[in-house]
Amino acid sequence: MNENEPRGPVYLSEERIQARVAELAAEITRDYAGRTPHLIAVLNGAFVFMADLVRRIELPLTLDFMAVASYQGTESSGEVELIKDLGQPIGGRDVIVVEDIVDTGITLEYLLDYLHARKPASLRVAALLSKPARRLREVPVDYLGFEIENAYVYGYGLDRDQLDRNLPYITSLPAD
Ligand SMILES: O=P(O)(O)OC[C@H]1O[C@H](OP(=O)(O)OP(=O)(O)O)[C@H](O)[C@@H]1O
Ligand code: HPA
Repeated sequence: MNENEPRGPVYLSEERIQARVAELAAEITRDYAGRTPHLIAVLNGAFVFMADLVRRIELPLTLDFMAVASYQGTESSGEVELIKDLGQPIGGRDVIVVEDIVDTGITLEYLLDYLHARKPASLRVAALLSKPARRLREVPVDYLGFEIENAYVYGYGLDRDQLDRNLPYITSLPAD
C-alpha cells in the first residue's frame, strides 16, 4: 500500500486474505467430500475470491456466475436488479453462493430466494467479508472470511466507483 494514501479502519493484507481463503477451501473440501458442489459467484465483486477459492478446493466441482446490481457509487438503492441469470440449471445440485461482501444483506436475501425456488439439493453461502453493523436483512453465511467494521471497503474484487478491483489487498475509505 502506498504510504502516502490515507488509510481507513479496515486493512487486510494479501497474505492474510490468502491464508483465510485457504482455510475456507479446506472446510468446503471436508464438508463436501464425495460430492460435486456447484459454486455460483455473484459478479462483479466476487470474481477474485471465486478464482482463488475454487483453485484451493480439492474436489470435482462445477461453477457459474450471476450478476445483480443494487449499488450506485457507495450507496445501496435497496432494490436488486438481475443482470445475468444462471447459465446452468441447479435442480438437485449442492450449491454454494460465493459473495465478496454481505453488507445490508439485501442482495444475498434476493439471491437465496431466487436460488431456493430452483430446488437445489442444498444451498450454502461463502462470503469473504461481512459487515454486521449494516445488516438490514437476516441472512445465513456458512463460510465467512472476515467480519469487518462499518467502513466502505475496496480491493480484491471490490470496487471504489468501479476502480481498484485489481488491488491484491483490501482497504477502506478513511472516515469523513
Ligand atoms: O449486502 P448488500 O448491501 O446488498 O451488499 C452486497 C452486494 O453489494 C456488492 O455488489 P454491487 O451491487 O456493488 O455490485 P458489484 O459486485 O458489481 O460491485 C457486493 O458484491 C454484494 O453483491
Ligand atoms: O464496502 C463495500 N465495498 C464495495 N462494495 C460494496 N458493496 C456493499 N458494500 C460494499
